[in-house]
Amino acid sequence: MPRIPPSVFRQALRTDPLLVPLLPVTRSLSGAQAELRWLRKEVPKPKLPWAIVQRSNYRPLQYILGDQPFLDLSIKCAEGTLIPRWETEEWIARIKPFISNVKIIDACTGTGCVALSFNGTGSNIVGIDIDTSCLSLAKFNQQSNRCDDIVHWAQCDILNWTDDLHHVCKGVNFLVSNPPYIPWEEYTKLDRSVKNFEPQLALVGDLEFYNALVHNLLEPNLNTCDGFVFEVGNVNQIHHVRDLVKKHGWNVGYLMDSAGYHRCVVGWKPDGRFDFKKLCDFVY
Ligand SMILES: C[S@@+](CC[C@H](N)C(=O)[O-])C[C@H]1O[C@@H](n2cnc3c(N)ncnc32)[C@H](O)[C@@H]1O
Repeated sequence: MPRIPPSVFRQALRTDPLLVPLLPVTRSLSGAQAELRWLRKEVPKPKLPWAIVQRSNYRPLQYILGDQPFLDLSIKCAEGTLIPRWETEEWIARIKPFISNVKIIDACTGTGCVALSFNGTGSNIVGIDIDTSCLSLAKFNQQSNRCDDIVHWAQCDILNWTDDLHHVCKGVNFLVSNPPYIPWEEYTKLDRSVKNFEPQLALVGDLEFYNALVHNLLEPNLNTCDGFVFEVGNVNQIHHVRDLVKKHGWNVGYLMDSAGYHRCVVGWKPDGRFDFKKLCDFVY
């Protein structure tokens, strides 16, 4: 990582001394100015020095401020649960207009941001996570955002097929998931603000999660499920899912994100209720 030139530190010091401890984290003066503005706006004045020390130790801003805007929701964030990302927000905004009055399963729900984004579609939504602290936060977010659609939460390990998982997913029409998808070798290279503060359980994973989504959630419900969208971290994960569902004759495509990365694998049943062809950036 290139060093920050001393002239930038001097400029920060002249502009506002509180920018200096933020510079090594944000790596640019404009980034430090933006973060200081947010901290001044959101953190009560007596707590500002504490907040700046926390941030200078690479604690993510969302854990300091306590929440993160996500579409029209305000999502409470707490350590132990992944902070919702703009990439996820982006694909949900694209997919939401296609969804109405269905049973949705959001596997690996975390803060509940994905599940709760489908509020207002008249759907019956179930968010699943292995971690009960995530489910408590998701329930809080449901109440604080006054989400009125039917939303339930269930603790299940999607990697293991159990009667509970079977019962929860029965009758699903649309399956969504942002599973842990960062392979271990890549995880070790992540920024320290992610690695030191966000839960490894939410981040590290690979093809085993896509196998579980297809074998444990989709395949037992092929008679009711008409579509899925799974967030991915690389094109290999897209190809893997494509190959798994090919034998069922499903259509498969993918979405890119606005930073130019492969972001979601999308599947839909021919003659089912969803036609995601128009949604996809590429269809196989
Ligand atoms: C990448 S985070 C996604 C959180 C949220 N959906 C979002 O988009 O911000 C993955 C989530 O999967 C959960 N998880 C990890 N292993 C799991 C498993 N075996 N079964 C169910 N959930 C799991 C983690 O607790 C974490 O909340």
